[in-house]
Amino acid sequence: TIALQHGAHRTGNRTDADMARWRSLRFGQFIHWGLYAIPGGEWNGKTYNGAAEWIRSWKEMPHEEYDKLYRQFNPVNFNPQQWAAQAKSMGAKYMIITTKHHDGFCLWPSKYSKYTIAATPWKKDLLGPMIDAYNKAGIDVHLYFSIIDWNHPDYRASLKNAADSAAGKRFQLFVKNQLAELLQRYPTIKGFWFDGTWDDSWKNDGAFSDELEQYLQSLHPGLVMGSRLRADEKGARHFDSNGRLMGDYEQGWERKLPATIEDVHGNDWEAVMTVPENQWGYHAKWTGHVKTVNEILEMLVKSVSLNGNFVLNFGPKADGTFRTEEQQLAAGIGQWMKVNGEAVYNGTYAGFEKQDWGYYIRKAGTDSVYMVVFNIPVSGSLRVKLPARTELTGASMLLGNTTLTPEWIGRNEYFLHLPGKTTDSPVVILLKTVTGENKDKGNFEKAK
Ligand SMILES: COc1ccc([C@@H]2N[C@@H](C)[C@@H](O)[C@H]2O)cc1
Repeated sequence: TIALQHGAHRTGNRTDADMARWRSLRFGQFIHWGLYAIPGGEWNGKTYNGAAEWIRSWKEMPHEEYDKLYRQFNPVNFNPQQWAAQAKSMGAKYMIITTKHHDGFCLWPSKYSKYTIAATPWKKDLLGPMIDAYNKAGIDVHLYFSIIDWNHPDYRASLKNAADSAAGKRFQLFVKNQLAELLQRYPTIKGFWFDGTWDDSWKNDGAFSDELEQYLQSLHPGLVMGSRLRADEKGARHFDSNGRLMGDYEQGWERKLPATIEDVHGNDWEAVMTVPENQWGYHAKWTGHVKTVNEILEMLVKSVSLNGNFVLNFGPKADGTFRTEEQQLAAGIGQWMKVNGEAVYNGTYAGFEKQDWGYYIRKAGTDSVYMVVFNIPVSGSLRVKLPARTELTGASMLLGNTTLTPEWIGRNEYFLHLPGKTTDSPVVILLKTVTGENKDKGNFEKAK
């Protein structure tokens, strides 16, 4: 291994209570909200085909035009209690809010910048009421913070000369001050979700990112921060130059999921997902495929079955309301979570051989293993293959609490026969298992 000062400082996952809490929540809501919601992906009658929150970088959007948008930001229909109620009914247990995206506009009245909500017709802090409402609804809040800041005069993508280095130093102090300010103003937040850390100016100063992470932990012990913040002193990101994960969880799963348990290398991880192919901020015209409730549920369940968290993104409109598609998704997901959420919360990798019908999820530290079925075979029979010395002692469908009598078909294999083959939402079965001596036959009738 390479001697590193600013690589990973821990091998293996964090085992403290704050991290265990983050791990138990499993399902989060991302919210991208800011000035980009005003144009909503359109300008001068033209449609921007990129991600709406990147419209300032579009050649058809003059920077000075974008930078004046704050003068009209006035979310008169913003109702944080309603936002929190929607997230609660969807079954989200934590929420990540963009405090400042790449454009540099701050949703809170930062004393370190003029480019904040205080300069808008709305004037008032948006983050405080939001955090309070979500916390009151029993939902943890994490703060998204972009290091890249297109508005700040001292931001440099790379440092080419002494003047750049001086600006870079001023900018690093600005970042440190804003993050300390956020922790001081919002002490109940549980973590930071950093973004915009790919430029050389950041990548080439691993020491600063390491010291910053430690500084934030000292201000707020237990803070949860993903792998996207840090670079090591050789510019390696997410994984240091010895291949060890930096930060508290792998934060690279953006609009994609791991395929197998091997892909996560035993690390805590989180996936963040858009409803359309690639829109985080509000875009008036969604094009291409818009994900359905069942698609989102499968991504959530697959993530949990592979020991990860899943975060679904919402992009509120400039007036503070949510578009119909997002409202309907939240309701549909919540309907399923109300009955089946016990299979998601505190869910972990079960250690069973993956089957085609769907995913296994083990309730953390127990012998309770859930089967979440997305693909009912034409036979209507679900194959269950248990690890050695594990026996099946019971099975029941959550819906209607219907008991299933496993048919033993071989050493440690069973079939569960579903009462019917049609369903319009995932079927959840709770397995009771015991791990001990593996008898050469199951407790249930032998194969005919
Ligand atoms: C260079 O490619 C990207 C893609 C997405 C992002 C941002 N990360 C997501 C979580 C959104 O905030 C998106 O704007 C930044 C750079």
